[in-house]
Amino acid sequence: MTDRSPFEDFRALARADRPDTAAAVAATRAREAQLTKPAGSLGRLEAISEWLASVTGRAPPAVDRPRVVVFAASHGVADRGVSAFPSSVNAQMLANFREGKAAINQICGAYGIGLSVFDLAVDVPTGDIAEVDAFASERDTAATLAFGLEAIANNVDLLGLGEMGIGNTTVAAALCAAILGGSGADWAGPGTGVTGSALARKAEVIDLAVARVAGETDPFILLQRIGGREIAAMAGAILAARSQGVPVVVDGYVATSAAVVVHAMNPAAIDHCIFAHRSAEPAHARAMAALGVEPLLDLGMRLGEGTGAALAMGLIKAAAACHSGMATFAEAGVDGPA
Ligand SMILES: Cc1cc2ncn([C@H]3O[C@H](COP(=O)(O)O)[C@@H](O)[C@H]3O)c2cc1C
Ligand SMILES: O=C(O)c1cccnc1
Repeated sequence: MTDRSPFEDFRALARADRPDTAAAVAATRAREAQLTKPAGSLGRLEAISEWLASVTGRAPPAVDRPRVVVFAASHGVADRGVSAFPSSVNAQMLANFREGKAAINQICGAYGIGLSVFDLAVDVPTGDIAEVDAFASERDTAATLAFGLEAIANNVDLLGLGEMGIGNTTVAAALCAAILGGSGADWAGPGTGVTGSALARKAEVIDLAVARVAGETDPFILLQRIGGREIAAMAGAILAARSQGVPVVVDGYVATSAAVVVHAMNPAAIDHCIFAHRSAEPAHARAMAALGVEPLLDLGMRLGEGTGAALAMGLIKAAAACHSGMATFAEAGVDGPA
């Protein structure tokens, strides 16, 4: 037996080069220039088409099987009053998702996007990160990363990542602070509606968690010690999607914290991700600035569940439809620029 780390496979995924898709990108760019519209007039939609081609290697790009995956988990730290809601909401929201009655069900329904919801043992909270490690071992953490690989089953060709987990804006903040620097106050926000002295306490709880891991720089160890199951699963999904050429749409602050973990392994390992929206959770903008990414939408949303991702996926579907469905000037007999 060797003492090979259970994280090794995930480290290898994060380090691997993506296939060369330059030909698909060039073909997309050439086609875009011939479509019946003034050059550049579809703005960022044109960049989205090119991004799809660069991730999938397909030209013209198509979005036929988009899916939002929601990972649900419970957090020991939620018992510290860091959320406006109790952890019992997690199992209750799982039932609500199953009944098709949550916000994410409606948005996916409106846009024809598939939805999978995974219960990552919501009855068993992870350790309270202010005091103990979230996961008992590297092996447990790796198992949850591996569970995230399931997200790209069903031949998904556009993957939206969402989550449900009372207390998880605290966990996301702890990961951002430990990896990107700054204090609990820099990364704490209202989440479900925490304000005033409760928000100050939330910042202190984040500081306690970060102090416990002072000096630790390995992103996967940080995930084990101050992370959570839904964030680990989203990190695993990001890595799996990259290795299979599946474009990923990252939702809000909590989903972005999973991207922060992967980015810390290798900045290029999130080059297949697009950021759906700027969440109203204040630190989300800070996290995206650190990643050097610009979100597609800014609708003042702060729900999670993949709702921002689903909205952006509607837009991405439309971008691909324009690119592949529009006639060229020659096909339509439309005069080009004078
Ligand atoms: C009914 C309800 C539905 C939700 N759907 C997503 N969240 C969001 O709120 C939680 C994070 O905020 P905090 O860290 O303040 O607990 C996560 O479950 C997130 O997905 C919800 C929260 C509630 C209460
Ligand atoms: O942006 C998010 O991911 C978010 C914000 C508030 C509550 N839950 C999630």
